[in-house]
Amino acid sequence: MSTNLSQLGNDEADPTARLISASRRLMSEAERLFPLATAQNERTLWLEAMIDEVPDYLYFKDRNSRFVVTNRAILNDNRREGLESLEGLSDFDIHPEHVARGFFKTEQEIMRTGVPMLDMEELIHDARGNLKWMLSSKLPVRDANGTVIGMVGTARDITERKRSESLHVGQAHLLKMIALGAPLVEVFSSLILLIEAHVPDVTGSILLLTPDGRHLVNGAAPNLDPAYCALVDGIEIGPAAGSCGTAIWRSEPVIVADIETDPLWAAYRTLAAPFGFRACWSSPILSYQGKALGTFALYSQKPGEPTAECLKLVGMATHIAGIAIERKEAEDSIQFMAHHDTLTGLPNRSMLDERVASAIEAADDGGGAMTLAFIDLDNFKLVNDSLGHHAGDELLKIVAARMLKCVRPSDSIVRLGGDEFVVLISGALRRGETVEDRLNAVRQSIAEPVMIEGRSFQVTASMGVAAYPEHGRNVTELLARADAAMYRAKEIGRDAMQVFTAELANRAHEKLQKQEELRRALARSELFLQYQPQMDLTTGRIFAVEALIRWRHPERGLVPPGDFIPLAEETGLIGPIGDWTLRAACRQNKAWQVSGLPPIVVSVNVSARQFQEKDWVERVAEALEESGLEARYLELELTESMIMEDVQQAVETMHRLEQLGVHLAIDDFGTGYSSLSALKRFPVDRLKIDRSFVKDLPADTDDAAIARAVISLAHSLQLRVIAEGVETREQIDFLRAAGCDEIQGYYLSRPIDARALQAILCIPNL
Ligand SMILES: Nc1nc2c(ncn2[C@@H]2O[C@@H]3COP(=O)(O)O[C@H]4[C@@H](O)[C@H](n5cnc6c(=O)[nH]c(N)nc65)O[C@@H]4COP(=O)(O)O[C@H]3[C@H]2O)c(=O)[nH]1
Repeated sequence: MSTNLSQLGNDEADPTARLISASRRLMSEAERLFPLATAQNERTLWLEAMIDEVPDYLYFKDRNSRFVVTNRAILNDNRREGLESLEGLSDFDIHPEHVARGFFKTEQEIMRTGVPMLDMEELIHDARGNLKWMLSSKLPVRDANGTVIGMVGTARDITERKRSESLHVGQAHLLKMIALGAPLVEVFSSLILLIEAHVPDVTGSILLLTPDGRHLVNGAAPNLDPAYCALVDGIEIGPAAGSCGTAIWRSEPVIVADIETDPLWAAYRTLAAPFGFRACWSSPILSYQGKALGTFALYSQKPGEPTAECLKLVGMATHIAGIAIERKEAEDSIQFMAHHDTLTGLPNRSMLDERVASAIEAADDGGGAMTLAFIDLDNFKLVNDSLGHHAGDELLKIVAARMLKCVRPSDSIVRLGGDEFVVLISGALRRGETVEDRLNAVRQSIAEPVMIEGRSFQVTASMGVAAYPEHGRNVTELLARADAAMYRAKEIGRDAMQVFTAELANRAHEKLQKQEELRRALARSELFLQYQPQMDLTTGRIFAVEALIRWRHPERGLVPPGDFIPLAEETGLIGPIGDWTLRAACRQNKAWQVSGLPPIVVSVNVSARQFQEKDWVERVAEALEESGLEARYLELELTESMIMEDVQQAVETMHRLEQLGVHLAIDDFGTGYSSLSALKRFPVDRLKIDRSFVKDLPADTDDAAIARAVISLAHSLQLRVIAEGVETREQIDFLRAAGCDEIQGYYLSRPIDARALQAILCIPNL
């Protein structure tokens, strides 16, 4: 056709009119070119032209599945050399036999049954040997009588779509593997196989950067020769270290099109040559934050560069590999954190069970023994309180590192929490060495002076030891016994090692029994309060009483608080017991007031554990409200040591109690280590001079000096002072002369029941 279509209808403005006019002219041109064509011929010609332009396969086959008519698309893809047409041929002439047989069977079935086959996905090899996915439809064709005379078929090449689908499925599968925590090597291998399936003639490899950031080690390479993998394993990265070593060094892809000539491969050429590699395209695998993690490389036996499509796939592969590595690293660090103490890096309690179990197994197998030592640092609190938590943490880290140096790899040091550690000694001992030697070495290493913030400290350790199998058969038993022995070491003066003994076992048993009895004592109302009066030395008036708890034990008789309060504190029973005491004391004081006695203050002892409980202030408020006692008639006795455990927290609690309106006193003053500056911050009303300083007054000059100092200190801070344990007239005279405000002691009265006290309160002045 020589007519220039663009010139047609230039003079007509309307595009539709232009189009119609152009079509007419085209038709007349066609008529001019094919003057002899009949209407039917024209139709055939146009139809042929049309089906040849369709990119899909279109064909008609006869009843024997032989091609009768085919379009250009199918002919082009299946034409063998010298073949001009497919007419008369069957699939057996153009496809491998098994494929052709499959087609034949299906087509014969369609023509036999008359049921069409629509949108079937078929995998074929075209004449050039390319694998293709086709979306195929085959329909029976009938003659005028309705007899099936053949079939028409269409097939569309969906290879690209299938490829991207399989890539998506592959990616989803990989992400699932990563999410489910599949081993890295499995994820990497699947990733490489996926890429290899989409990029012809390449072999993939993943190398990982070592923690020192200087070497690459094998990650996975399912189709690479293991001998080659062994050669590259551990190669040093650098500015000219092959494709991978350079890619990670530069943190950017390195495309080496020809290994034989590229200078980056100068040192490695001979390494790759025996395996026939000519090209290697490597990309760094980076973390989300851009940290280098490893490399993804494709090797080819032919020199050349990757296609854009291939580079896209490599980009996807490095991304997925990065996710997999990061996820694994995160999982590893979670695992580590779950089983290790973050401060010292030592295994934690959850690892102890595991380690003890395997040590027991080893001991059983080898007929050996295993020893577990429980360690508690003696004066850790002092460092923590005086220098702060940061110094305390530093100390724990130093101590942990020192302990580690004293033990062998077969032993373990575990941090249970706070300043508590466990040493597990297992495995054979050196000739002449005993377990005791090794444990003593651990204790000595702890006791070495420690320098923190320019100051030198010394911490000692109390150690309790239990051995397998003599003292326990599992971790719970061994730990409980080592703990009991450690308590004994503390009792006998700290800085000591105590091995578990039968006597300790009895003690532990007794303790357990006592604990159970105490639990029941509260429920069975075996606890009661006695009250000891306190007198104002100036007026001689009984202005307050101290409530003191007693236990009327059904067999043991009257048990003093010193015999059960420490146990209650240790076991947590002090919570309910303390609550009971507080409520009973408030109720009793209110009852005295209601009975018409002059109002007095009731003083209640508070234990450290109670004081540290979060809702303690609320519980005090509840006790007051429940009893109807005004807050100013309640005093709480705190000890110096409980305040000093966490001064800031204590001061806060004290202020909240002060706001309630209750009075606060410091009990046993002088026995603790309150600093004067700290004391100034406490919102307390009075100090109680400890009984131990009063006992030998006035004869003991030291005690006399201490008593005078406490009185004068209290007064200078505008606090009142009470002396407890006053038994003699001489003591009273001394205290009065020294300016002491108040006294409490046997001289005045022993602790007595509420009823007996009522009688004393009735006496106007003593
Ligand atoms: N030698 C001598 N002793 C005297 C004299 N006057 C009083 N005492 C005794 O000294 C102790 C004073 O109580 P504390 O220092 O608060 O010391 C108390 C207190 O720390 C604790 N405690 C007593 N009751 C309770 C309570 O309800 N809760 C708590 N948490 N601790 C309590 O038990 C400790 C001992 O209490 P108790 O055995 O009742 O001993 C009482 C009392 O009987 C005296 O002139 N000479």
